[in-house]
Amino acid sequence: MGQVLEHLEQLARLTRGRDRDSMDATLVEVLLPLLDARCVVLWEAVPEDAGERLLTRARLERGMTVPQSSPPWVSLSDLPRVDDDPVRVQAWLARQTRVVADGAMHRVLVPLITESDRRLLIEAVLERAPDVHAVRVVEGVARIFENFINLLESSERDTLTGLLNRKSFDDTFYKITRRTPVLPDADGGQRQGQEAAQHWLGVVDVDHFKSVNDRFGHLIGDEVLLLMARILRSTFRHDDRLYRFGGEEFVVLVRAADSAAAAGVFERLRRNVEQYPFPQVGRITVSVGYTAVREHDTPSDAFERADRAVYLAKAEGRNTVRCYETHVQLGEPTPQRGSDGDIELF
Ligand SMILES: Nc1nc2c(ncn2[C@@H]2O[C@H](COP(=O)(O)OP(=O)(O)OP(=O)(O)O)[C@@H](O)[C@H]2O)c(=O)[nH]1
Repeated sequence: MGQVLEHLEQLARLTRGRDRDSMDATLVEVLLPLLDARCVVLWEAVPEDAGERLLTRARLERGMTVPQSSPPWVSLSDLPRVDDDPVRVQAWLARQTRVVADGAMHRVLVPLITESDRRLLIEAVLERAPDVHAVRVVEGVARIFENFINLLESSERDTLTGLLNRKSFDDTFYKITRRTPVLPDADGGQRQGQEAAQHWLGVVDVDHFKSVNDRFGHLIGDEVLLLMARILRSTFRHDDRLYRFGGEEFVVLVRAADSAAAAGVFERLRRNVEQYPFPQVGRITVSVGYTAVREHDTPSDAFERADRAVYLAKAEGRNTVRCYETHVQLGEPTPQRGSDGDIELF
């Protein structure tokens, strides 16, 4: 009975989290003592040009006080390859728990695949072979964790495109622009996460989208939005954040070294959209405005600056990319929306 109560208490802890990071951290905190494990890691497989890499979402070793995770802007080439460990690959492929002896250690691997197709893996390293009961406990905890992650993801995603929704923008903006997590280095010390380069916020607005709906109907309009989301995903990196703010307006939060690099990234998006053959509709273009995220910036201030740059791009004839800071440096007139929604320059 005492053990059941303890398990219930741990499960209550697991479901208390309101964001993914705290749920990830609680998962490994719950599993480490439950299994009397030496180490528990929650991995996520992230795609890279040549295969997949393993991102550490949470890792806790016996003796550590708080779980660690990969820095949010970690370079993929610094992460271990998924293929380097066939046991992990097999666990994912078979979608089944694997228990393997590894020298003097034993590993328990439980694969999870979320509704948004994220591939996660819980890996526990134990000094003794786990009994059947222990393995079932990990699997049970894993299923509850998976259900809650799915719930959380569905609340933060746009239902049409699967991109992040507006509601999750504020949270992720602060998390990404302010957080600098630490990972233990090889000799047990801690190194600062990779220094975050400059962040840029871009607003991407489809040109003349109303006429797409008017000419082809809303179903085709929705198809265009879905394809736009696909182009965004393939243009930006795995750790850039992509949102649909509703309608035909998308927002992207990216990291780039400087203004020229940011310009290059947004220009690539503009070109990729322009060159994409949208079925039935043909050519679609976007107007893009972007701004540098400042120290102590708020999500709404950054958004407003990028949005003003979009007005400029629209006023200049659309299918173009404008930077808010460049516009201010040049002392150009400030764009504002007129009462009829059209753009006016003051
Ligand atoms: N199909 C579809 N249309 C949508 C959705 N949300 C908003 N819209 C439509 O998007 C259109 C946006 O039109 P406007 O804001 O006038 O802008 P626009 O025609 O793109 O013109 P510019 O932005 O000035 O180039 C409206 O017709 C909305 O009805 C959606 O989820 N699906």
